[in-house]
Amino acid sequence: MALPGLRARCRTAATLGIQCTSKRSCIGGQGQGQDQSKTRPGAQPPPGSRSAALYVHWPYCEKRCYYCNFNKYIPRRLDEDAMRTCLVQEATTLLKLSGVQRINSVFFGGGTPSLASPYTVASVLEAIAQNTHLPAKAEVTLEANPTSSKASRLAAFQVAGINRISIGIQSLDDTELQLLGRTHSASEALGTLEEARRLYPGRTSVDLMFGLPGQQVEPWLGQLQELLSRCDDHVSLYQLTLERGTTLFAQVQRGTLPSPDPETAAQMYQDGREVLREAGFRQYEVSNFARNEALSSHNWTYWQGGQYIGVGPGAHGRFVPQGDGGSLREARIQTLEPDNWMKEVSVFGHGTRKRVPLGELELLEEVLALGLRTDIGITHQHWLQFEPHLSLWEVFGESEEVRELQSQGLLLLDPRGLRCSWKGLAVLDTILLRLLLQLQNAWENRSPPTFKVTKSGAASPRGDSCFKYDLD
Ligand SMILES: C[S@@+](CC[C@H](N)C(=O)[O-])C[C@H]1O[C@@H](n2cnc3c(N)ncnc32)[C@H](O)[C@@H]1O
Ligand SMILES: C[S@@+](CC[C@H](N)C(=O)[O-])C[C@H]1O[C@@H](n2cnc3c(N)ncnc32)[C@H](O)[C@@H]1O
Ligand code: SF4
Repeated sequence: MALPGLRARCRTAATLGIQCTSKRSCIGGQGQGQDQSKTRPGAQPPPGSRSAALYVHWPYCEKRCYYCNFNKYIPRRLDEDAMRTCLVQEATTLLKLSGVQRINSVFFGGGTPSLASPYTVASVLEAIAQNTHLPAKAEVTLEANPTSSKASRLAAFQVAGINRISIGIQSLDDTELQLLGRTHSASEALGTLEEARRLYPGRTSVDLMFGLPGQQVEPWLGQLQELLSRCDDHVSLYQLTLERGTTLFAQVQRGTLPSPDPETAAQMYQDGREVLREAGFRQYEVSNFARNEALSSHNWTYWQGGQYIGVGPGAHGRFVPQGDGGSLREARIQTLEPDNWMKEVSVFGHGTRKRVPLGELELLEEVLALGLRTDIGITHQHWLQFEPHLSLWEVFGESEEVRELQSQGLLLLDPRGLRCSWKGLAVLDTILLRLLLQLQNAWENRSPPTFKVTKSGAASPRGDSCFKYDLD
């Protein structure tokens, strides 16, 4: 599936419509059969179930960071009232269309959603609660940039209904922050982190980047150690992807900055995950680490192939439009540009630009590619919810490839299910490529072939975000 205006370098990730990279990703959570009311991630419902997660995209930023090509705009004049009205309207329309009866988590991402007013956040949450069941304990995350999240605002967001904060720290080195084009210093970032922890104890996450041009392993590990002495229970490590069309990309192309060294980045990742493990963090996903069970249930829904509704410019969704009589899950993307999106929402009640019904094989590819990003992988029970007629054993049990990966200590297929080992998680790209081909073969060879084989091909989970948009 190719989405308009969005060139994803990772086909499976493009199909998924979510950021999918081996050393950088956005999603998380775990735990078969746990109590959802505690908002801890639990077993996921089948493809067309009556519950979903909901993502809200706030498309504006103060300034363009030099590395970023997510869907974001620097507004000359921002009409927040109009934006709020449209977000509320689109959330209402899509919730009705989806027919979901319960929203288990909400995520305000961007862009810089901490630039939105708490009133806007509260209005969207109210619209969700009016149209479906939003449990009081549902995880409700807001991404916050250090400069736009003063203590008073963080408190106001809490009153508005936010109960989890994800802070884009990116680096604790001021020179690196300048290189990235960030508007904050390391000490401002730590100040925001301190405030966030005070207000959202156990529910504050930080993003730290690695693999920057010229960055060395030891100083970066020093940053990570410092962050660990200050942070809460959730850390995301994102390897820099040089995105075409960004300032950083141009600087590296021109030779004014050195190209990031992949070996150095790989070493940082290995050492970083070791340091986090020693500090009591569980690596529950390729890029995500949590202790005290502070896994992100919203992102876990993505990785478990759950339904999600995307609201706002450029938001991605995956749900069955049951309200329309639909029975197939659709990959959806909303119109990217905020003014155009607002016009469409005003006329049609939503700004859905692209709808692609997902075939059975495509859905299974997603379940495989996303599930393997997590430490628990894909349980047999989970797989059967999506494909009752072709078990994991049938797909992978006789595979030479799988046997080889198992003997290399990279993969496990056992009575629990299919998952990467600790060692394997670091090389998911290569593993996944082989497993996807295996799945496609097994699918083609099952009988009778009453389905259309979808586009096939190599898929790599690494390095790219499919929530990102090429600028050129
Ligand atoms: C990179 S992740 C960071 C998550 C963070 N580390 C955490 O634990 O909460 C979040 C970003 O992914 C993108 N994103 C997530 N879900 C999305 C969706 N459904 N549609 C479009 N973009 C999405 C947004 O750009 C958002 O800012
Ligand atoms: C899209 S941003 C939105 C959140 C917020 N505006 C911020 O800047 O922190 C979410 C996360 O994506 C990560 N990210 C964005 N562009 C990236 C890139 N080119 N390579 C690696 N990570 C990236 C950053 O770590 C950032 O915290
Ligand atoms: S990294 Fe965050 S603040 Fe920077 S441009 Fe991207 S979305 Fe905006």
